[in-house]
Amino acid sequence: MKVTETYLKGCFIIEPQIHEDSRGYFMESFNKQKFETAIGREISFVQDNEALSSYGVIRGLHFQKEPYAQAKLVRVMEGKVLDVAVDLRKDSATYGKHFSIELSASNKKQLFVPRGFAHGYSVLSKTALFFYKCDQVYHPQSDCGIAYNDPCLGIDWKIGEEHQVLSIKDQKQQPLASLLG
Ligand SMILES: Cc1cn([C@H]2C[C@H](O)[C@@H](COP(=O)(O)OP(=O)(O)O[C@H]3O[C@@H](C)C(=O)[C@@H](O)[C@H]3O)O2)c(=O)[nH]c1=O
Repeated sequence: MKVTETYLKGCFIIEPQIHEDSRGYFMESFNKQKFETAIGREISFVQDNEALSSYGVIRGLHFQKEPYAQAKLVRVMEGKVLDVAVDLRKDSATYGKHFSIELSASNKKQLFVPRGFAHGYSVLSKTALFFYKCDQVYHPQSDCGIAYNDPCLGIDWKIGEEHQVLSIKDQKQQPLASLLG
């Protein structure tokens, strides 16, 4: 397993070790002990989620408010997405900055998005099966978001406007500036 911290402190790229042989491959998709050693702290995931989406779907940007904030370990089991993490930690030097990375069934990369971040992804393949672990349960009353197309964030989702598909909720998310107001 190769673990690389992004320029957003606490946000890591994880590349599992793939064991290939004549049968196919094997990998540890999550190993608590190795993972905690790599990120330098303990983590307890309590919920797994799976979502299927078609090309052009943009989900996000989402987070849960305290005390239900969630860290997420995300990956793609079929297809390809552009995954995006936005730093919303008010005391962070990178507040409002984002990191994006292609995650796919073929590159098998994972992204660890810590608490204090908003998260989203766009689907770059015909369909994508997205899977993630969360260290806090879903709490709908704490569900919150920011607009995927807020010009202050400047995120290139790599999907032309005519192909973008969003939930009604995500079409109406607030801009980042409203969070501070
Ligand atoms: C997130 C979530 C949703 N739901 C329900 C609520 C709703 O009826 C339906 C779809 O919910 P949403 O539209 O919020 O699903 P979605 O847009 O896929 O939300 C997800 O987006 C990505 C980017 C994230 O980072 C996740 O944390 C989560 O917010 O599923 C649950 O029951 N449990 C959950 O954990």
